[in-house]
Amino acid sequence: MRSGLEELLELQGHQCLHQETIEKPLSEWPVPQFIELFLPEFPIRPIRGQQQLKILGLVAKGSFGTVLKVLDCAQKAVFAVKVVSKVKVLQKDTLRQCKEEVSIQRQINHPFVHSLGDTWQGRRHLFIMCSYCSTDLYSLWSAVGCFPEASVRLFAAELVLVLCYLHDLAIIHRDVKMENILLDERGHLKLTDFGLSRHLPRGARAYTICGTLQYMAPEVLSGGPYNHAADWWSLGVLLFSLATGKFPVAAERDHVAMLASVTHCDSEIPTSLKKELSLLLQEVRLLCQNPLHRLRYLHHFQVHPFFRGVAFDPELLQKQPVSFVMETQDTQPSPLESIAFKDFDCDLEPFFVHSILP
Ligand SMILES: Nc1ncnc2c1ncn2[C@@H]1O[C@H](COP(=O)(O)OP(=O)(O)OP(=O)(O)O)[C@@H](O)[C@H]1O
Repeated sequence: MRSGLEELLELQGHQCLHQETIEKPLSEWPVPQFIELFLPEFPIRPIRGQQQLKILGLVAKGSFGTVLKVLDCAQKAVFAVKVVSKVKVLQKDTLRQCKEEVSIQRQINHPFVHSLGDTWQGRRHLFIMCSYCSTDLYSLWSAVGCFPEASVRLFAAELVLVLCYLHDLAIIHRDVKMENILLDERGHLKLTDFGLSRHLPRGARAYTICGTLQYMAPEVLSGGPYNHAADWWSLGVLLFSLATGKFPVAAERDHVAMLASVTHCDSEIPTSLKKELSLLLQEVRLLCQNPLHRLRYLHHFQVHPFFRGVAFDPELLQKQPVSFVMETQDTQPSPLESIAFKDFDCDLEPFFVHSILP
């Protein structure tokens, strides 16, 4: 019997953009392997349903796929759609991870987590659609450098709530970083990209070396065992960078070199930082080599001097203005000409040679 990957490669080779192929219904019986493999997380959808989407531009190319800004003509609303090649998923052996990403995101409902809208599959691609956010924390940080302390505090409190929520659901994120934190129209954060997340019950351990080098905890870099405390290290790196304008440890070429740097280099906290914030970051708090000594429960943060006066309540936090974020937000619709989709499942590369959105 042919594998789903063989079926897909054949489809790619012979039937590229033939109209006939595109219009053939996907719901034929028996369902081909290259479709069945991705069910039920990625249901099949009539082509007509996809035609109401128009591409407004390319947002980013990540390691797993291409993120597009699209206009849903029926809803008259703008969304982001992540388009992932099925061949790449099977070649990289990430099918389980890909399905887990969707099932985890479906389980989550939190004001500071980017919620999943719709998912579906075409013959060659998987599609993950969600609301569009015009900026992310990394772009903002690159533009402004250090953040004001009040903003670091607010973002920290929002992220503490998100991580406690995820860990209570036995989910470890494993890729907390600025690029994966989108900002909504009012400047509050939305954690996204659950591509490396997994269910990890309390007390269980993980061993896979994954994440983004500069944010990876020493126990992750060394191949485990590690647990949810690894996410708190990543938060420490993120807050350090927001507050000081630089990473605590410079990036290295691979995880072995990164581990050596993280273990031997004491990241100096600039004296310009207020004492309470230094206390939160330094050795015995978030950026602490021993995961057992890291802050990791909500009550640890509630009583920490840096958070004095902060209500750890999503609704109250959302009411706080984040004016400096608002000033940099792109509120205007993209001036790029939209590209109407005859078929959303085609090869997207040629459309986007020069069109990454600013
Ligand atoms: N809903 C959205 N609105 C706007 N931008 C988004 C949205 N979702 C993702 N992006 C942008 O696209 C980038 C890549 O998305 P995502 O992280 O989901 O893909 P990935 O392939 O897993 O990427 P990576 O390899 O960087 O982890 C994000 O860093 C973010 O800048």
